[in-house]
Amino acid sequence: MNDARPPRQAQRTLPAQKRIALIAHDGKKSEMLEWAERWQETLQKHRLVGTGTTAGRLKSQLGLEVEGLMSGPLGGDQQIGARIAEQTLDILVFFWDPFAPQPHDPDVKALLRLAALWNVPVACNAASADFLLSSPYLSASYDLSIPDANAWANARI
Ligand SMILES: O=C(CO)COP(=O)(O)O
Repeated sequence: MNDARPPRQAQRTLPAQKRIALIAHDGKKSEMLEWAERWQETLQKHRLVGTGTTAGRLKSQLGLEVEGLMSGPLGGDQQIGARIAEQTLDILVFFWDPFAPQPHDPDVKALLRLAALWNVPVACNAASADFLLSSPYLSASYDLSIPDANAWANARI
């Protein structure tokens, strides 16, 4: 079995104003809207991005400013994952549906893998999202460890 891991860790600092991704599967969209309405004042202080339909609902129903990417099944999860790998996303709030199989399940899995790999804070439901948004780290800069991408590449060249 190939158990290659990044040989070293590097540091990354999340800014005080966070870049937050908001995603919900169809069966969880109403839960996401209820949750976002409760946290609207807090969310407005940060930069929001979402997959197409989730972002559209948050904009039209709550008036939140959210950058809309592709809809999930059309590649939106992958776009969010790319931002994680490029270190331009700080928090992931993803209400994925534990009851409904998704046609783009490999994309969902890939996104969750990248979030775990890059040490990005993730909430998968309303309670965990409450804890994330009430954290003192939300509005302060925060240092975290990430894989050292240069050391990884150099060890393999
Ligand atoms: O499918 C999704 C995430 O996997 C969400 O996509 P939408 O926000 O476009 O519904």
